[in-house]
Amino acid sequence: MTAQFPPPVPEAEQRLLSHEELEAALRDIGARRYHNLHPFHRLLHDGKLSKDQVRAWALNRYYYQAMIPVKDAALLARLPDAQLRRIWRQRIVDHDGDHEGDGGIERWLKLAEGVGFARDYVLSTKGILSATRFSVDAYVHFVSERTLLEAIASSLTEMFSPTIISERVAGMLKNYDFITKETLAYFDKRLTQAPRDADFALDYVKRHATTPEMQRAAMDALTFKCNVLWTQLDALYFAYVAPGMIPPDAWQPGEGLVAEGAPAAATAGAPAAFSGSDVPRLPRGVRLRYDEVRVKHVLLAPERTFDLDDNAVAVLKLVDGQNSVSQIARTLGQTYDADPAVIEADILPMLAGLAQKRVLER
Ligand SMILES: O=C(O)c1cc(C(=O)O)c2c(n1)C(=O)C(=O)c1cc(C(=O)O)[nH]c1-2
Repeated sequence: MTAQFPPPVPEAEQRLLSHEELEAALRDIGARRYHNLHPFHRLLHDGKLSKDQVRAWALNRYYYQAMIPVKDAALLARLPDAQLRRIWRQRIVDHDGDHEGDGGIERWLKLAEGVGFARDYVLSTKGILSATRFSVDAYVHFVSERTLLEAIASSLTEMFSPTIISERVAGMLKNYDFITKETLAYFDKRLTQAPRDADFALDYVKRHATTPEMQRAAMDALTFKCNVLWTQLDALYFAYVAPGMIPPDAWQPGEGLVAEGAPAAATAGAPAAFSGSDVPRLPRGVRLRYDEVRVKHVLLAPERTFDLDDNAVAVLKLVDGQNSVSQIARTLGQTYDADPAVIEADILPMLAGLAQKRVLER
Protein backbone atom coordinates (compact mmCIF):
# COMPACT_ATOMS: atom_id res chain seq x y z
CA MET A 1 0.00 0.00 0.00
CA THR A 2 1.25 3.45 -0.87
CA ALA A 3 1.42 5.93 1.97
CA GLN A 4 -0.63 9.04 1.47
CA PHE A 5 1.12 12.35 1.28
CA PRO A 6 0.28 14.38 4.36
CA PRO A 7 -2.20 17.13 3.62
CA PRO A 8 -0.57 20.53 3.15
CA VAL A 9 -0.51 22.53 6.38
CA PRO A 10 -2.91 25.45 6.03
CA GLU A 11 -1.28 28.84 6.14
CA ALA A 12 -3.06 29.76 9.35
CA GLU A 13 -1.44 26.88 11.25
CA GLN A 14 2.05 27.98 10.30
CA ARG A 15 1.86 31.46 11.70
CA LEU A 16 2.48 32.34 15.30
CA LEU A 17 -0.80 32.53 17.20
CA SER A 18 -1.47 35.32 19.66
CA HIS A 19 -1.77 34.27 23.32
CA GLU A 20 -5.54 34.49 23.04
CA GLU A 21 -5.62 32.40 19.87
CA LEU A 22 -3.33 29.80 21.40
CA GLU A 23 -5.53 29.54 24.50
CA ALA A 24 -8.62 29.25 22.30
CA ALA A 25 -6.95 26.47 20.29
CA LEU A 26 -6.04 24.60 23.48
CA ARG A 27 -9.55 24.98 24.88
CA ASP A 28 -10.94 23.70 21.60
CA ILE A 29 -8.90 20.51 22.00
CA GLY A 30 -10.49 20.00 25.44
CA ALA A 31 -13.96 20.77 24.11
CA ARG A 32 -13.59 17.96 21.58
CA ARG A 33 -11.47 15.38 23.38
CA TYR A 34 -11.61 15.75 27.18
CA HIS A 35 -12.82 12.70 29.08
CA ASN A 36 -16.02 14.37 30.29
CA LEU A 37 -17.35 13.33 26.85
CA HIS A 38 -16.55 9.65 27.34
CA PRO A 39 -19.57 7.31 27.61
CA PHE A 40 -18.14 5.73 30.78
CA HIS A 41 -18.13 9.10 32.54
CA ARG A 42 -21.64 9.81 31.31
CA LEU A 43 -22.81 6.54 32.86
CA LEU A 44 -20.83 7.20 36.05
CA HIS A 45 -22.22 10.68 36.58
CA ASP A 46 -25.78 9.83 35.60
CA GLY A 47 -26.02 7.01 38.13
CA LYS A 48 -26.22 4.33 35.45
CA LEU A 49 -23.39 2.14 36.72
CA SER A 50 -23.66 -0.73 39.18
CA LYS A 51 -21.73 -0.57 42.42
CA ASP A 52 -19.15 -2.97 40.97
CA GLN A 53 -18.66 -0.78 37.91
CA VAL A 54 -18.09 2.24 40.15
CA ARG A 55 -15.63 0.11 42.10
CA ALA A 56 -13.74 -0.76 38.92
CA TRP A 57 -13.42 2.97 38.17
CA ALA A 58 -12.19 3.80 41.69
CA LEU A 59 -9.68 0.94 41.68
CA ASN A 60 -8.17 1.78 38.29
CA ARG A 61 -8.12 5.51 38.84
CA TYR A 62 -6.06 4.92 41.98
CA TYR A 63 -3.11 4.08 39.75
CA TYR A 64 -3.42 7.43 37.99
CA GLN A 65 -3.49 9.20 41.34
CA ALA A 66 -0.54 7.25 42.68
CA MET A 67 1.60 8.01 39.62
CA ILE A 68 0.82 11.74 39.34
CA PRO A 69 3.47 12.71 41.91
CA VAL A 70 5.95 10.36 40.19
CA LYS A 71 5.22 12.24 36.97
CA ASP A 72 5.58 15.58 38.75
CA ALA A 73 8.85 14.53 40.36
CA ALA A 74 10.19 13.61 36.90
CA LEU A 75 9.17 17.04 35.65
CA LEU A 76 10.55 18.81 38.71
CA ALA A 77 13.91 17.17 38.16
CA ARG A 78 14.12 18.84 34.76
CA LEU A 79 13.23 22.37 35.85
CA PRO A 80 16.28 24.59 35.60
CA ASP A 81 15.51 27.22 38.18
CA ALA A 82 14.58 27.33 41.84
CA GLN A 83 11.54 29.53 41.44
CA LEU A 84 9.89 27.11 38.99
CA ARG A 85 10.77 24.16 41.22
CA ARG A 86 9.24 25.88 44.25
CA ILE A 87 5.98 26.25 42.36
CA TRP A 88 5.94 22.79 40.83
CA ARG A 89 6.85 20.97 44.04
CA GLN A 90 3.49 22.03 45.54
CA ARG A 91 1.86 19.49 43.22
CA ILE A 92 3.84 16.70 44.82
CA VAL A 93 2.89 17.91 48.29
CA ASP A 94 -0.77 18.07 47.25
CA HIS A 95 -0.76 14.39 46.34
CA ASP A 96 1.72 12.92 48.82
CA GLY A 97 0.78 15.15 51.76
CA ASP A 98 3.16 16.48 54.35
CA HIS A 99 2.78 13.54 56.67
CA GLU A 100 1.23 10.10 56.76
CA GLY A 101 -2.53 10.15 56.39
CA ASP A 102 -2.46 13.42 54.45
CA GLY A 103 -2.65 14.24 50.73
CA GLY A 104 -4.56 13.33 47.59
CA ILE A 105 -3.37 9.73 47.32
CA GLU A 106 -4.60 9.10 50.85
CA ARG A 107 -7.93 10.73 50.02
CA TRP A 108 -8.27 8.53 46.94
CA LEU A 109 -7.62 5.47 49.10
CA LYS A 110 -10.47 6.66 51.34
CA LEU A 111 -12.65 6.90 48.23
CA ALA A 112 -11.73 3.35 47.26
CA GLU A 113 -12.39 2.14 50.81
CA GLY A 114 -15.67 4.06 50.75
CA VAL A 115 -16.88 1.88 47.87
CA GLY A 116 -15.84 -1.27 49.68
CA PHE A 117 -12.21 -2.04 48.88
CA ALA A 118 -9.61 -3.27 51.30
CA ARG A 119 -6.80 -0.70 51.35
CA ASP A 120 -4.03 -3.26 50.83
CA TYR A 121 -5.70 -4.60 47.72
CA VAL A 122 -5.91 -1.11 46.20
CA LEU A 123 -2.32 -0.31 47.15
CA SER A 124 -1.08 -3.51 45.52
CA THR A 125 -2.54 -2.31 42.12
CA LYS A 126 -2.69 -5.97 41.16
CA GLY A 127 -6.31 -5.76 39.98
CA ILE A 128 -5.93 -2.81 37.63
CA LEU A 129 -6.36 -3.20 33.88
CA SER A 130 -3.15 -3.43 31.85
CA ALA A 131 -4.49 -0.59 29.70
CA THR A 132 -4.67 1.62 32.79
CA ARG A 133 -1.06 0.84 33.57
CA PHE A 134 0.03 1.37 29.97
CA SER A 135 -1.66 4.75 29.60
CA VAL A 136 -0.57 6.12 32.95
CA ASP A 137 2.99 4.92 32.40
CA ALA A 138 2.93 6.50 28.94
CA TYR A 139 2.12 9.82 30.60
CA VAL A 140 5.07 9.49 32.98
CA HIS A 141 7.38 8.58 30.08
CA PHE A 142 6.10 11.45 27.96
CA VAL A 143 6.83 13.96 30.70
CA SER A 144 10.28 12.48 31.28
CA GLU A 145 11.32 12.39 27.65
CA ARG A 146 9.68 15.26 25.75
CA THR A 147 10.65 18.92 25.91
CA LEU A 148 9.81 20.81 29.08
CA LEU A 149 7.23 22.80 27.13
CA GLU A 150 5.46 19.60 26.03
CA ALA A 151 5.74 18.12 29.53
CA ILE A 152 4.08 21.17 31.07
CA ALA A 153 1.51 21.48 28.27
CA SER A 154 0.44 17.88 28.84
CA SER A 155 -0.87 18.85 32.28
CA LEU A 156 -3.26 21.36 30.71
CA THR A 157 -6.17 18.95 30.84
CA GLU A 158 -6.52 20.35 34.33
CA MET A 159 -8.01 23.48 32.72
CA PHE A 160 -11.11 21.39 32.13
CA SER A 161 -11.21 19.32 35.29
CA PRO A 162 -13.12 21.66 37.67
CA THR A 163 -16.21 21.40 35.45
CA ILE A 164 -16.13 17.63 35.28
CA ILE A 165 -15.42 17.36 39.02
CA SER A 166 -18.43 19.50 39.97
CA GLU A 167 -20.63 17.50 37.63
CA ARG A 168 -19.28 14.20 38.94
CA VAL A 169 -19.65 15.00 42.62
CA ALA A 170 -23.22 16.32 42.21
CA GLY A 171 -24.21 13.40 39.97
CA MET A 172 -22.72 10.67 42.13
CA LEU A 173 -24.16 12.06 45.38
CA LYS A 174 -27.59 12.30 43.81
CA ASN A 175 -27.60 8.96 42.04
CA TYR A 176 -25.81 6.42 44.24
CA ASP A 177 -26.96 5.61 47.76
CA PHE A 178 -23.56 4.10 48.57
CA ILE A 179 -21.69 7.36 47.84
CA THR A 180 -21.29 9.97 50.57
CA LYS A 181 -19.73 13.39 50.68
CA GLU A 182 -16.90 11.95 52.81
CA THR A 183 -16.19 9.29 50.18
CA LEU A 184 -15.75 11.99 47.54
CA ALA A 185 -13.69 14.32 49.76
CA TYR A 186 -10.78 13.84 47.33
CA PHE A 187 -12.44 16.21 44.89
CA ASP A 188 -12.99 19.10 47.34
CA LYS A 189 -9.36 20.14 47.28
CA ARG A 190 -8.99 19.60 43.54
CA LEU A 191 -11.48 22.38 42.90
CA THR A 192 -8.90 24.93 44.08
CA GLN A 193 -5.70 23.02 43.25
CA ALA A 194 -6.55 22.31 39.60
CA PRO A 195 -7.27 25.94 38.54
CA ARG A 196 -4.15 27.14 40.34
CA ASP A 197 -2.03 24.52 38.54
CA ALA A 198 -3.71 25.05 35.18
CA ASP A 199 -3.29 28.84 35.34
CA PHE A 200 0.41 28.46 35.96
CA ALA A 201 0.88 25.88 33.20
CA LEU A 202 -1.15 27.90 30.68
CA ASP A 203 0.86 31.03 31.40
CA TYR A 204 4.10 29.05 31.03
CA VAL A 205 2.99 27.57 27.70
CA LYS A 206 1.91 30.95 26.32
CA ARG A 207 5.23 32.55 27.25
CA HIS A 208 7.50 29.70 26.14
CA ALA A 209 5.80 28.54 22.94
CA THR A 210 7.48 31.22 20.85
CA THR A 211 7.36 29.63 17.39
CA PRO A 212 4.50 28.07 15.41
CA GLU A 213 6.22 24.68 15.82
CA MET A 214 6.37 25.04 19.58
CA GLN A 215 2.73 26.07 19.73
CA ARG A 216 1.83 23.04 17.64
CA ALA A 217 3.93 20.82 19.96
CA ALA A 218 2.03 22.19 22.98
CA MET A 219 -1.30 21.43 21.31
CA ASP A 220 -0.14 17.93 20.42
CA ALA A 221 0.95 17.38 24.03
CA LEU A 222 -2.50 18.31 25.26
CA THR A 223 -4.08 16.03 22.68
CA PHE A 224 -1.80 13.21 23.82
CA LYS A 225 -2.87 13.76 27.43
CA CYS A 226 -6.56 13.76 26.49
CA ASN A 227 -5.88 10.38 24.91
CA VAL A 228 -4.17 9.14 28.10
CA LEU A 229 -7.38 9.90 29.99
CA TRP A 230 -9.72 8.64 27.26
CA THR A 231 -7.94 5.31 26.83
CA GLN A 232 -8.33 4.49 30.49
CA LEU A 233 -12.09 4.88 30.18
CA ASP A 234 -12.19 2.85 26.96
CA ALA A 235 -10.55 0.01 28.83
CA LEU A 236 -12.95 0.29 31.77
CA TYR A 237 -15.92 0.32 29.42
CA PHE A 238 -14.71 -2.71 27.49
CA ALA A 239 -13.96 -4.74 30.60
CA TYR A 240 -16.82 -3.80 32.90
CA VAL A 241 -19.69 -2.40 30.77
CA ALA A 242 -19.75 -3.85 27.26
CA PRO A 243 -18.89 -6.41 26.06
CA GLY A 244 -17.77 -6.98 29.65
CA MET A 245 -14.57 -8.84 28.79
CA ILE A 246 -12.48 -8.66 31.93
CA PRO A 247 -8.90 -9.52 30.99
CA PRO A 248 -7.15 -12.31 32.88
CA ASP A 249 -5.79 -11.15 36.23
CA ALA A 250 -7.78 -7.90 36.29
CA TRP A 251 -10.16 -7.23 39.17
CA GLN A 252 -13.21 -9.45 39.25
CA PRO A 253 -16.25 -8.15 41.13
CA GLY A 254 -16.07 -9.50 44.64
CA GLU A 255 -12.30 -9.47 44.91
CA GLY A 256 -10.34 -7.27 47.26
CA LEU A 257 -13.36 -6.08 49.20
CA VAL A 258 -13.97 -5.71 52.90
CA ALA A 259 -17.06 -7.73 53.71
CA GLU A 260 -20.00 -5.39 54.13
CA GLY A 261 -20.84 -4.64 57.72
CA ALA A 262 -17.30 -5.34 58.86
CA PRO A 263 -15.54 -2.49 60.62
CA ALA A 264 -12.79 -0.96 58.50
CA ALA A 265 -10.15 -2.01 61.00
CA ALA A 266 -10.99 -5.64 60.29
CA THR A 267 -9.96 -5.19 56.66
CA ALA A 268 -7.09 -7.60 56.64
CA GLY A 269 -8.76 -10.03 58.99
CA ALA A 270 -11.88 -12.11 58.77
CA PRO A 271 -14.66 -11.26 56.35
CA ALA A 272 -17.97 -10.63 58.11
CA ALA A 273 -21.08 -12.77 57.88
CA PHE A 274 -22.98 -13.33 54.64
CA SER A 275 -26.57 -12.28 54.16
CA GLY A 276 -29.26 -13.86 51.98
CA SER A 277 -28.81 -11.41 49.12
CA ASP A 278 -25.05 -11.93 48.86
CA VAL A 279 -23.80 -13.84 45.85
CA PRO A 280 -21.00 -16.13 46.97
CA ARG A 281 -18.25 -17.17 44.58
CA LEU A 282 -15.05 -19.12 44.65
CA PRO A 283 -12.01 -16.86 44.61
CA ARG A 284 -9.59 -17.11 41.70
CA GLY A 285 -7.54 -20.29 42.03
CA VAL A 286 -10.03 -22.12 44.29
CA ARG A 287 -11.93 -25.08 42.82
CA LEU A 288 -14.36 -27.71 43.94
CA ARG A 289 -12.95 -31.12 42.91
CA TYR A 290 -13.85 -34.74 43.40
CA ASP A 291 -10.81 -36.45 44.92
CA GLU A 292 -10.70 -40.01 43.51
CA VAL A 293 -8.29 -41.23 46.16
CA ARG A 294 -10.24 -39.94 49.12
CA VAL A 295 -13.52 -40.67 47.38
CA LYS A 296 -14.94 -37.28 48.38
CA HIS A 297 -15.22 -33.69 47.29
CA VAL A 298 -12.56 -31.24 48.39
CA LEU A 299 -11.86 -27.57 47.86
CA LEU A 300 -8.55 -27.07 46.13
CA ALA A 301 -6.87 -23.75 46.90
CA PRO A 302 -3.31 -22.78 45.99
CA GLU A 303 -1.12 -25.14 48.07
CA ARG A 304 -4.03 -26.13 50.31
CA THR A 305 -6.85 -28.65 50.26
CA PHE A 306 -9.98 -28.43 52.37
CA ASP A 307 -12.10 -31.42 53.32
CA LEU A 308 -15.81 -30.81 53.04
CA ASP A 309 -18.84 -32.41 54.63
CA ASP A 310 -21.84 -33.39 52.50
CA ASN A 311 -23.80 -30.23 53.33
CA ALA A 312 -20.92 -28.00 52.27
CA VAL A 313 -20.55 -29.96 49.01
CA ALA A 314 -24.26 -29.54 48.26
CA VAL A 315 -24.01 -25.80 48.82
CA LEU A 316 -20.74 -25.32 46.95
CA LYS A 317 -22.11 -27.13 43.90
CA LEU A 318 -24.58 -24.25 43.64
CA VAL A 319 -21.98 -21.53 44.15
CA ASP A 320 -21.50 -20.19 40.64
CA GLY A 321 -21.10 -16.45 41.12
CA GLN A 322 -24.73 -15.99 39.99
CA ASN A 323 -26.90 -17.56 42.71
CA SER A 324 -27.48 -15.55 45.87
CA VAL A 325 -27.46 -17.30 49.24
CA SER A 326 -31.28 -17.18 49.30
CA GLN A 327 -31.50 -18.71 45.83
CA ILE A 328 -29.14 -21.50 46.89
CA ALA A 329 -31.29 -22.11 49.97
CA ARG A 330 -34.44 -22.26 47.82
CA THR A 331 -32.88 -24.78 45.41
CA LEU A 332 -31.73 -26.95 48.30
CA GLY A 333 -35.16 -26.60 49.90
CA GLN A 334 -36.71 -28.09 46.75
CA THR A 335 -34.12 -30.85 46.47
CA TYR A 336 -34.41 -31.94 50.11
CA ASP A 337 -38.03 -30.94 50.59
CA ALA A 338 -37.12 -28.65 53.47
CA ASP A 339 -37.90 -25.09 54.53
CA PRO A 340 -35.57 -22.73 52.62
CA ALA A 341 -35.51 -20.30 55.58
CA VAL A 342 -34.17 -23.04 57.85
CA ILE A 343 -31.61 -24.06 55.24
CA GLU A 344 -30.52 -20.44 54.78
CA ALA A 345 -30.03 -20.06 58.53
CA ASP A 346 -27.89 -23.21 58.47
CA ILE A 347 -25.72 -22.30 55.53
CA LEU A 348 -24.95 -18.69 56.44
CA PRO A 349 -22.46 -19.63 59.19
CA MET A 350 -20.98 -22.30 56.94
CA LEU A 351 -20.35 -19.73 54.22
CA ALA A 352 -18.84 -17.31 56.73
CA GLY A 353 -16.53 -20.10 57.92
CA LEU A 354 -15.36 -20.76 54.36
CA ALA A 355 -14.86 -17.04 53.77
CA GLN A 356 -12.79 -16.90 56.94
CA LYS A 357 -10.53 -19.56 55.43
CA ARG A 358 -10.38 -17.43 52.24
CA VAL A 359 -11.88 -20.10 50.01
CA LEU A 360 -15.09 -18.18 49.43
CA GLU A 361 -15.86 -14.56 48.65
CA ARG A 362 -18.63 -12.37 47.29
O1 LIG B 1 -11.16 13.95 38.01
C1 LIG B 1 -10.72 14.24 36.90
O2 LIG B 1 -11.37 14.16 35.87
C2 LIG B 1 -9.29 14.67 36.84
C3 LIG B 1 -8.70 15.02 35.65
C4 LIG B 1 -7.35 15.38 35.64
C5 LIG B 1 -6.80 15.77 34.34
O3 LIG B 1 -7.54 16.41 33.58
O4 LIG B 1 -5.69 15.41 34.00
C6 LIG B 1 -6.61 15.35 36.84
C7 LIG B 1 -7.33 15.02 38.00
N1 LIG B 1 -8.62 14.69 37.99
C8 LIG B 1 -6.69 15.01 39.29
O5 LIG B 1 -7.34 14.72 40.29
C9 LIG B 1 -5.31 15.27 39.37
O6 LIG B 1 -4.75 15.24 40.46
C10 LIG B 1 -4.60 15.57 38.20
C11 LIG B 1 -3.25 15.84 37.99
C12 LIG B 1 -3.11 16.01 36.65
C13 LIG B 1 -1.88 16.25 35.88
O7 LIG B 1 -1.92 16.06 34.67
O8 LIG B 1 -0.85 16.60 36.48
N2 LIG B 1 -4.31 15.85 36.05
C14 LIG B 1 -5.24 15.60 36.96
